[in-house]
Amino acid sequence: MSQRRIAIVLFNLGGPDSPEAVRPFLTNLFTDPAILRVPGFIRPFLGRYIAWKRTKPALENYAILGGKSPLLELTEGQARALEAALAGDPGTAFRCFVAMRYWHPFSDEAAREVKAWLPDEVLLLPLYPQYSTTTTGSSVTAWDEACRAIGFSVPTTTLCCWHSHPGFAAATAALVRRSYDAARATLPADVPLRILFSAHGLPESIVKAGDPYQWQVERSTAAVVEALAIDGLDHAICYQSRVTPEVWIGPSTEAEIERAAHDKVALLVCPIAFVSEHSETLVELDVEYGELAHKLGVPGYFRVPAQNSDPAFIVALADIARDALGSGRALCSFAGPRQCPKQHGDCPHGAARIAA
Ligand SMILES: C=CC1=C(C)c2cc3[nH]c(cc4nc(cc5[nH]c(cc1n2)c(C)c5CCC(=O)O)C(CCC(=O)O)=C4C)c(C)c3C=C
Ligand SMILES: [Fe+2]
Ligand SMILES: [Fe+2]
Repeated sequence: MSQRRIAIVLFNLGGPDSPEAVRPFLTNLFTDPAILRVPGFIRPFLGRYIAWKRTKPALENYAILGGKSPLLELTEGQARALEAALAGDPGTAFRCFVAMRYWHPFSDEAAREVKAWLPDEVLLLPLYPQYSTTTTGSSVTAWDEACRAIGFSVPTTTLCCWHSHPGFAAATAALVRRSYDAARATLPADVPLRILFSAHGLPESIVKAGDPYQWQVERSTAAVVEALAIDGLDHAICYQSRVTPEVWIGPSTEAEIERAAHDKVALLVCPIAFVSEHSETLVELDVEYGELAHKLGVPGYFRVPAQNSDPAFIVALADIARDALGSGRALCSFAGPRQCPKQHGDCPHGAARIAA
């Protein structure tokens, strides 16, 4: 019996693999029209200028990590673990590929590899639980262009988001629970503990233009809090990593750290929009915000690790992949025009899952 060959393409942002790569990586990021929303003729100049300005602080951050981002290695680990979780179906052969948006392997490299594997079908699976035009939307555009350039076309399902998937919520809640219990065990009984769900921020103008990301971050948090089932849990959502001078969505993670100092509560920070460790968890959350919390006298500062290849998370990702493939294109996956139905305002995937 011949097997159906399904290629799963994991999208992530990518990160520099050496200090020399930092500036071109940042240039790729800031000249992306999904990120820098200015008229086309200004973008190459302004994007290069912002990348140049950002290079020094970014180099300092990556120096703490040995001069490079760990994101590719961790994403490759997730790809291999997901393949193992999906193996064993006699009728289907799955193979996972990685396509990064701003550094190698780019979509065109991944598309060539996928084409050479001769799949019958492709599933585009973003490693972003929440949809944003700046992340998943941009990756889908780059993938489409790469496939067009090499004349590659097979039936493709594009999953837009899985912000409230019960497996994702349960796996994340289990990680939170472990860190929560460990933090509680080291804190004096009279020191309260608050969980901060910290997500990457976005310029407010992008959300006002209809990006569903903030709404989906709120849904993810609600799903994890529900799965945690801790009575009277003190928690808040906040946004980190602001890198441009415009107004970004808030409250910022820094503002929440100041509030915790004022309220004399310890903090457990849980990344809610990243499923891998990288500079924004290992440097920004652990080092920069850890130092801020210490300086302001927050009585305890702890962090939930990102999912990486956590077994329960990989099982959830395998379920998400099967659900998306099994539903044709009905489950919050794109059909035809590369846009989630209803502008994600009430994304059917998250809504159906929450109601279930
Ligand atoms: C306007 C700028 C940016 C927007 C909007 C943005 C959205 C966004 N990004 C992620 C996830 C990641 N971002 C990462 C790095 C990174 N992001 C920006 C800027 C914007 N991101 C910059 C300048 C950088 C480089 C690092 C730095 O200079 O501080 C990464 C990877 C980092 C690594 O270490 O590999 C991820 C992952 C999300 C989820 C998101 C919006 C929803
Ligand atoms: Fe980012
Ligand atoms: Fe959606």
